[in-house]
Amino acid sequence: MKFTKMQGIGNDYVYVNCLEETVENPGEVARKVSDRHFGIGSDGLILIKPSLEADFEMDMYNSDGSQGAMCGNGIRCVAKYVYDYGLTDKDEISIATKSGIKYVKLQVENGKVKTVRVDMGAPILNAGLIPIVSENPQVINEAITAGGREYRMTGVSMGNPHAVVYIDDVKGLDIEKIGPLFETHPCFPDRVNTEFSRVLDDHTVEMRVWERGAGETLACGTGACAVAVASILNGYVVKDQPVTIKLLGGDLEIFWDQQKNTVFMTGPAEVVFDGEIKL
Ligand SMILES: N[C@@H](CCC[C@H](N)C(=O)O)C(=O)O
Repeated sequence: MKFTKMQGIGNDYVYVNCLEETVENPGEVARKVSDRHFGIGSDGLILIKPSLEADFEMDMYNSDGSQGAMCGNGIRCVAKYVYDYGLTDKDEISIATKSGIKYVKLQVENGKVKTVRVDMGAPILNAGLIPIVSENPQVINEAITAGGREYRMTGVSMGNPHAVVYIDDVKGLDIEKIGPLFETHPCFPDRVNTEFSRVLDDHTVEMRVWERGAGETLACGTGACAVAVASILNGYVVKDQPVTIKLLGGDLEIFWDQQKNTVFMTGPAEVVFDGEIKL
C-alpha cells in the first residue's frame, strides 16, 4: 500500500490516495500502520476517496481502529494532499466527511499549500446529540466526577463529541491517568474526546487533549474548535473575534462566526514522507 505520512501541528496520520489504492478492512489497517514500534507510527489512518457529492471524501480511523466522523487536522492535510499531489488545481475545495460536506480554502506559496482555512460547520450543543447524558438541554459548566475529583465540563460536538474541562495546571496534568476515565465515563455513550484547558487571556486558551480511540495526541482540530466555542459560551474569551488555541504541537486560530453560526479553523498542514508498506 502506497501512503503519505502527514501532520497538522503534530497530529499525524497515514494518508492513502484511494483514487489509486484499495484498502480492505480499514480499521485493522489503521491499528497496524499506527503502531509506533511495529508500524509506520501515527494517530490513525485517513483515506482520500472520490466523492459524488463533493470534490473528495475523507474517511478517518483512529489508532485503535474506530472510525471518527470528523478530523480537523486531518481535513487540512487532505486539502494539502489533493492540491500538492495534483489531484486538483482548485484553491477552494469541498470535502465530504461522515459529518457532512466541509468547505476549505487553501493558502498556496510557491505551488504548495501552507495553511488551510476550514469551514467546520455549526457546533452542536444539544446534550442528546453530542451525545452526553444530562438532565439539561445543554451541558455548560456542568459538574462531572472522575477519579474521585469533581470537574466542570462544557459539551460540544463538532461532528464528534468533546468534553471541554477547565483546570489550573494543564502542563502538569497526569493525562494518561485521567484521560481514559473521561473517555469511558458513563456520561458519554459514544465515548468522548476530552480537552483539558486553561484560559491564558481573553483571546487565548491552552489545551491538552485525550482523544477517543487514540489517547493523548499533540493536537486536535475539532477539539480546538470545541474549546473556542466552550470558552465563548462560558464568557472566558471575547466573542465575535478569533481565539488562539495553543496545543502541544502548535497553535490554531479559531473563529466562531455566531451570525452565520459556523466555526472557521485555520492552521498549517505538512508532508512528513511518502512510503510503501506491505500489509
Ligand atoms: N484529531 C482529530 C480528531 C480525530 C477523531 C477523534 N479521535 C474521534 O474519534 O472523535 C482532529 O484533529 O479533529
